[in-house]
Amino acid sequence: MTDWLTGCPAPAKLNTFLHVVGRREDGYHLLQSHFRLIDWSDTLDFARRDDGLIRRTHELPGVPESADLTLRAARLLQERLGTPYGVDLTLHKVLPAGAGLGGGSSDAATTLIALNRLWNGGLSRAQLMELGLQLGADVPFFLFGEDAFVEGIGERLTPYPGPERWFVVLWPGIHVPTAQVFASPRLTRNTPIGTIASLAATPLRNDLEPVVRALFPEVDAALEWLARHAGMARMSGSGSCVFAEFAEPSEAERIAAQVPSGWQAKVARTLHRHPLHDWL
Ligand SMILES: C[C@](O)(CO)[C@H](O)COP(=O)(O)OP(=O)(O)OC[C@H]1O[C@@H](n2ccc(N)nc2=O)[C@H](O)[C@@H]1O
Ligand SMILES: Nc1ncnc2c1ncn2[C@@H]1O[C@H](COP(=O)(O)OP(=O)(O)OP(=O)(O)O)[C@@H](O)[C@H]1O
Repeated sequence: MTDWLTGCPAPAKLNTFLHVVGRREDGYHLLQSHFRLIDWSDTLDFARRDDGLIRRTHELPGVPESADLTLRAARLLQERLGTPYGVDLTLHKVLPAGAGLGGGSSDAATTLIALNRLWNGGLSRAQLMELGLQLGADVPFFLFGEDAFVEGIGERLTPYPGPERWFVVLWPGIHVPTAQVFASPRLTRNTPIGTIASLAATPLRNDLEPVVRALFPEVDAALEWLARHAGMARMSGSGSCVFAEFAEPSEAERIAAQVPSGWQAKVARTLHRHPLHDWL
């Protein structure tokens, strides 16, 4: 049994569309969405400890240890397994947080996958997905590990592979609090439920976009800039990142090179599978 794992990737996702189709009793919203994995990632290192302690060696601005999704994921798995092992973990943060890319959820998913291996946990993909849902609505998707049609609050997943694409992902430099967006009285929550086939024939839309545009002028400006230069633009998740989609990398690079200074642009490509897919 190996006692450390380094350079474990935690890739971001984009929502090519996102419909809000209802609300549960507990306030969580029912969604229909196409989630795609992209090759823009955080990375994590893990070193097993024999004394049961779970420690981080990184700092995350604004995120205390008690809220850090990597530590929360490690504690949850430790408890579930009843293992005597602990871990020193290090997150190399690259993805902007609160940006609709699911970075924190992906960090949590990678922690569960890596520690299940490092601690010889033996949990299946389905068991980890159930555990991951306790940490966040996006975590099960990253454990699923491939493009998916996502329903419920994020726990009902059907494989939905999309074509190879390149995206210009534009981060307007702000963090959007997901809960505030879902709590908005402006949010429409009654988009008709579709099937994969019917939705494939429907124009792509993110129902959270009008709410975020109204609350955050930076997101509105980024969408407007990208629509003008790329011919299309949509927001991912609850923002703040917006993106345009291309069939060719050269076109994406051309648009990314024109992005005004002050905004960060990244050209990212679709991933066929999560890089750690075969660890489960
Ligand atoms: C909108 C998406 O980004 C789409 O990918 C996700 O569904 C959000 O997932 P997430 O960031 O992992 O969200 P969580 O950490 O589980 O929830 C943050 C807050 O957003 C709201 N929330 C989230 C997901 C959802 N389906 N309905 C909600 O109403 C809840 O108020 C919740 O307290
Ligand atoms: N390891 C982590 N990385 C990033 N954020 C974390 C982490 N742990 C806790 N958080 C908290 O979670 C919040 C949401 O982070 P995350 O990057 O998942 O948001 P997001 O990209 O907007 O997700 P979504 O696509 O689900 O809306 C952050 O604002 C931060 O306070």
